[in-house]
Amino acid sequence: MKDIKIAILGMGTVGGGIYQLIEQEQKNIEHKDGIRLTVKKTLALSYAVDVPEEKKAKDIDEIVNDPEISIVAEVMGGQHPAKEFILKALEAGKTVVSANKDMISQNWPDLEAAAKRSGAGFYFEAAVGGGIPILRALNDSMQANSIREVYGIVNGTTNYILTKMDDEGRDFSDVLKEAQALGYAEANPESDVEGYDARYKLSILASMAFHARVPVDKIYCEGITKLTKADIAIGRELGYVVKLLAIGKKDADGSIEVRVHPTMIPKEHALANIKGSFNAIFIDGSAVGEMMWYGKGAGDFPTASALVSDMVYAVHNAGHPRYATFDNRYEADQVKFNNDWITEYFIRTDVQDKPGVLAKIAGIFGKHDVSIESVIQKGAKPGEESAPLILVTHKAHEQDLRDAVKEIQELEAVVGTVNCIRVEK
Ligand SMILES: NC(=O)C1=CN([C@@H]2O[C@H](COP(=O)(O)OP(=O)(O)OC[C@H]3O[C@@H](n4cnc5c(N)ncnc54)[C@H](OP(=O)(O)O)[C@@H]3O)[C@@H](O)[C@H]2O)C=CC1
Ligand SMILES: N[C@@H](CC=O)C(=O)O
Repeated sequence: MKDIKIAILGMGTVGGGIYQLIEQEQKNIEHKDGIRLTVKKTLALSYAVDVPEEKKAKDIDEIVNDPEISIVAEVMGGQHPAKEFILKALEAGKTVVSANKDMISQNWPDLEAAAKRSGAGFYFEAAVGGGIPILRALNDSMQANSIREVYGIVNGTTNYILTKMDDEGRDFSDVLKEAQALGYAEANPESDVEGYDARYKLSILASMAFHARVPVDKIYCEGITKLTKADIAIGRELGYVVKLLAIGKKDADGSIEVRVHPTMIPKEHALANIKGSFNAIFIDGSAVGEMMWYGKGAGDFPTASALVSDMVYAVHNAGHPRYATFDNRYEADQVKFNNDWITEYFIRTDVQDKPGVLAKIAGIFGKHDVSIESVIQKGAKPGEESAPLILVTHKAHEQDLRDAVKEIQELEAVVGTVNCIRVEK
């Protein structure tokens, strides 16, 4: 039996989950893996679960200087002091497991280098897709594939909100509060609803999938805060469901396309039926074809499941796998990014209900090479001068669409904001 002492930094939703899960599964892990995991120390500002006083460390040094502790789980979140604490632990030769996609996506090369120097392990399965073992699948099971696409729903909070808005017609802010109470949301939920959390995750996922560093700031990012119940309802009428998707593609010329935005997908699409806090990720590999990974993307036990699994994996793999992604040849400045992707678009705005308006709008789209597939124009309600106009385009270039929308927005006859949702089939 290997006796492994661990420390947990941060004892909120996920830290509390790890603590309880280890208690609950300890005997099982001993039996299956021959490993006894024991939480020796915790470090936190506040505690979501009861922890005996002797297990509460006074500072990070008490943990990194304890020779008995060989694994440190960082689940505090945020950049600082999480980064410094992880570096200290790695430099002291302790394996680190973390769920902190925000910090990892922006400091990965430094952390990886520190782990390499000391020979410690650095694992972060929980940082993408919560309990779904997606990073392990990419690294350990798809070596024989060139990955062409990786895309899906990677944020549980926004998927929970969109599901409730769609199925129950509920308001955004009510459902967000519920997602916070359920422990799905980030400490600052702006990260969820503005798409930043999905962007951090896509940075990690796409870097691994395409063997190239995909920095966070290369990823186009749009959250769900501008979506209205009307967009969702009209989408439904047209046969679409709205999801916040993270999309990474490697184009034939080797350039990488990475984006996070609300997306309309046909209601028959497998991702359309992913509900609540569940995540689902498609990977398209050259040999295996398309695979979908589905499971709980947020919450205490699902996330703790990935972190505890990383601990067990680290103990079984003392050599610790290293990622080649950050060799010089894979630096960001050598990677070509494609910012002019091609999709279809759903466009909704309010326009003055008078002759010639639609022709003018169609003319602008035509000028920018955006052709229109269908139009729904509803007449103005009695007493109102404007009416909703909904358009769906054929496939168009992103830059052309943006130029057209900018010009349309300036028309006097357009009285509402021109809302634009990308459509993927
Ligand atoms: N919740 C989820 O479903 C998932 C979360 N994650 C990631 O896991 C991490 C933790 O998330 P979660 O548990 O939800 O967050 P919580 O806010 O619930 O917990 C964070 C904990 O860390 C403590 N903490 C913060 N700063 C410090 C510090 N300087 N020193 C000591 N303790 C500190 C907090 O104390 P206090 O509350 O007093 O500030 C709190 O106990 C984040 O990186 C998150 O992105 C990843 C996947 C899923
Ligand atoms: N806030 C995140 C938590 C897991 O990563 C989410 O909602 O997905």
